[in-house]
Amino acid sequence: MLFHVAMEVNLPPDMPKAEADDIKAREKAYAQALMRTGKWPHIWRVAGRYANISVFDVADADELHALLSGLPLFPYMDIEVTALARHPSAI
Ligand SMILES: O=C(O)C[C@H]1C=CC(=O)O1
Repeated sequence: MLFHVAMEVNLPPDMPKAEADDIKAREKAYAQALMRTGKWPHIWRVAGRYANISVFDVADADELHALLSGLPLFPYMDIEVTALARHPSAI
C-alpha cells in the first residue's frame, strides 16, 4: 500500500548543535536502512524548506505509523499522510 507522506522538521532553535547533528545522523541511518528495504522508495527535498515529500510502500497504516514514529526526528516533525489508491486512468 502506497502512502504520500509530507514531513516538516521543526528543531528548537536553541537545541545545541552537537545534539542536532547527532539526531540528524541517526535519522539518516534509519531512513537509508528503510530505503534499502524498499519501504521508503522516494524522498524529495521541498525546495526552500526543511521538509520532504516521501512515498512509503508498506502493508498498511499501522506499519507506516510504526516506521514514522521510530524516526529520530519524529518528536520534532509535523507529518501529513495521504493514502494513495490506483487511479482508474493509470496505465
Ligand atoms: O531531512 C529531512 O527531510 C528529514 C528526515 C527525513 C529523512 C532524513 O534523512 O531526514
